[in-house]
Amino acid sequence: MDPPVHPVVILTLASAVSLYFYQKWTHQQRSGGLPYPPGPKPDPVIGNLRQIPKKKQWVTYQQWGKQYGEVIYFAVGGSQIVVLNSARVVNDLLEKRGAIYSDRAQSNMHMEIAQGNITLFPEMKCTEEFNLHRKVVNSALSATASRTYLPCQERETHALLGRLLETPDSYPKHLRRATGSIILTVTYGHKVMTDDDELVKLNEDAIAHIFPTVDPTNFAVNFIPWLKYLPSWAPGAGFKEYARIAREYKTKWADIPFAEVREKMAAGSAEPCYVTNLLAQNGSITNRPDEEDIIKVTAGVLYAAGSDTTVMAIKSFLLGMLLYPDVQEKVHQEIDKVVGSDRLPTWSDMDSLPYFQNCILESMRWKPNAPVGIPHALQRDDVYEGMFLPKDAVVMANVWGIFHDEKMYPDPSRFWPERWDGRFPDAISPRAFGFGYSRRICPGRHMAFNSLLIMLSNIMAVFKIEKKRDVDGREIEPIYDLEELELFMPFIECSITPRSPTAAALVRSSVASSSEA
Ligand code: HEM
Repeated sequence: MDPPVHPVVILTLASAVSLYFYQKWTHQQRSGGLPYPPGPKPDPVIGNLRQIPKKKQWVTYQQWGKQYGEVIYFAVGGSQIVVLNSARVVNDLLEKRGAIYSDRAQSNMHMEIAQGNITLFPEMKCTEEFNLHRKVVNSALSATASRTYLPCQERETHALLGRLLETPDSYPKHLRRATGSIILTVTYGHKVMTDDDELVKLNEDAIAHIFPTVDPTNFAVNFIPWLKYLPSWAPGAGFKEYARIAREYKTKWADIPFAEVREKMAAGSAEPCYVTNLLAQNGSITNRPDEEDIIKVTAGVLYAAGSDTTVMAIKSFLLGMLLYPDVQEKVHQEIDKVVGSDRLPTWSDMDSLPYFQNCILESMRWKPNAPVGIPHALQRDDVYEGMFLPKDAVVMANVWGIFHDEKMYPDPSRFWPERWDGRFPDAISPRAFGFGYSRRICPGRHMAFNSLLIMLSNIMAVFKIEKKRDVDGREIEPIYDLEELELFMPFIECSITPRSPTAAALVRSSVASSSEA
């Protein structure tokens, strides 16, 4: 005789079936009969869980876009997800209706990480508190304020050139040190003096750990909410330990560098920076008793957000140069014509380097470092072109998919800077599109773009980027994946060598003068 079915099994099945019909009923009730946007057919109870790939989701979303349309909808567990697959709908919703499309989703994983912890403004909903933190940060990162950081960006770039000359194979480490030093100097007056600077290392580890939590389709607890009630030792509760480590990193981001500035201020040795400038205003920026805490956590946000993003963008550009030597040759020729060979490029040269600037735009399009941006959330129910979009839905712009849409960007996989010379006037520029939207637009975009201009023009002025060769002199094909997140790509082998003995001498003399500054 078959063993009797245990009552718990019957109850679990019954509640799953009731939940399914309840969700289906509320789903229809809420939309008032309007259709939700089209999307892949969900399974009962688990929704579209099975269809969401573990990796490179943006590529699947692009395929779904071709199948279902510019706005697609799917649901996983309690999360309703809307993906926008064209520049037109991103502009209509995330920009023009930014007043209601600028929240951040609070996934179960975020709630787990948030427990008893500070909240950084990129993860806040659009509250008064968020507005205040953004206001403080925006004042330090406006286009005008960002130009005051140019001397620091130039100095760090000269030091970077010296390191690339000495140990070119360690280029990722050198890039992280240079961008880390820029943001740490601007924010905390902390100059990075060694390769194993603790603050640079801390940020690198923290980003690698926290970045995956941004995507709402990662972590089972986002789809199966009851997992959060499991004790941390239980099988399936590994996300709790992950969240605990993320909590620690967030606290360290805010506390450790801030304590260092406070110590230096007490000793009279602090350099002028974001933190000292704001502290000097004695609570008059926000008129709140906790202004110091706001300065501390917003500084932590800059430190967290301002370095690796720029490194990823630089690496995309260098990969373009490596794979397209004809493009690189044109960049070299343009810099030689404008700058000559007896000095390095400076800020005042930038407007005279249109081809080089188009290469930066092209690298941001070709290999964007935030393929689905940072997901937004919808603050109230909305209707768009006859489709119902529910409050609290996570709304993602498929930046990668849009930048690889052959209708707007013919031959999208090709690194082709000429596409920005005016021949495709309707092509949306990554400068306008790759930094996010409306109230959430990246506050560091001016500073980031300035870093790209200064660092890359200097690198290109003195170095050539080529494929490595094996012992028999044959070129070694680099291993890369244009669709993969830069963060998860393997090290790209390449040879970075001075373009001439004069270029090497120029680097040495600029390093000497930058270390005296
Ligand atoms: C090339 C480099 C960079 C790229 C491509 C980039 C891109 C982005 C994107 C796509 C977003 C999401 C915007 C949205 O949700 O709509 C963002 C947000 C943000 N970025 Fe950047 N970023 C870069 C560099 C920087 C730098 C240098 C800083 C700081 C100095 C910075 C600070 C931030 C902050 C604080 C946010 C969160 C904004 C919010 O939630 O309100 N970023 N960035």
